[in-house]
Amino acid sequence: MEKIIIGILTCSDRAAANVYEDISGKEILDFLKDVLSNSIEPVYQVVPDEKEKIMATFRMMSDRKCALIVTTGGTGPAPRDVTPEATEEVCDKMLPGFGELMRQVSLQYVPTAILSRQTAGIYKQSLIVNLPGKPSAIRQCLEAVFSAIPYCLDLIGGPYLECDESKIKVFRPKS
Ligand SMILES: Nc1ncnc2c1ncn2[C@@H]1O[C@H](COP(=O)(O)OP(=O)(O)OP(=O)(O)O)[C@@H](O)[C@H]1O
Ligand SMILES: Nc1nc2c(c(=O)[nH]1)N[C@H]1C(S)=C(S)[C@@H](COP(=O)(O)O)O[C@H]1N2
Repeated sequence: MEKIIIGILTCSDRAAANVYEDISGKEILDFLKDVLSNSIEPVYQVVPDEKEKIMATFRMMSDRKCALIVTTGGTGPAPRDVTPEATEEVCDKMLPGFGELMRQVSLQYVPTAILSRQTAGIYKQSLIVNLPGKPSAIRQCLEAVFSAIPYCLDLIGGPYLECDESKIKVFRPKS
């Protein structure tokens, strides 16, 4: 089974300044280890909410051959929340369905889910997916969209992902 290199990017002023421990980044890795059968090589970074730093990290993670890059934080309406802008600025194509579905599912948990502008897109051979900053949002959002991620990576020439079927039912329309 192919190894997959995955970027985990926490965009948070306070996590970057060590005001709080980055629980959300850890949640992302825990989720991926839990559902994926492939071995994972994480490329992990914490940056403050600054568009240029976020974009530079996307470029670094793409150069490091991350097939998937998952961000957390900076998706809301506050002045310093710029993760979706950084994502849109680097991406070659956007995949708005990811944000639509994650918001819809998140609304079952919190009415403020509509405040997240989280999105997804393709940058070179990487799929970038934004998640909100709240640690509890990580599993809720990833569970909602993960069944479509392996086929998306197939379509962009990425590694072949396999999941624990009892946790995520991967859907590949052509298989
Ligand atoms: N990476 C994280 N690890 C742990 N807790 C987090 C993280 N990100 C956010 N939180 C929690 O979720 C709450 C709401 O997130 P909020 O959107 O205010 O933070 P943020 O924008 O990610 O961080 P900051 O305001 O420092 O840039 C925070 O007050 C914090 O308790
Ligand atoms: N699943 C889920 N989605 C959620 C939340 C949450 O707690 N759970 N918080 C919402 C809130 S309060 C905000 S402000 C936005 C943006 O959060 P961010 O700026 O930390 O990315 O995500 C929203 N989406």
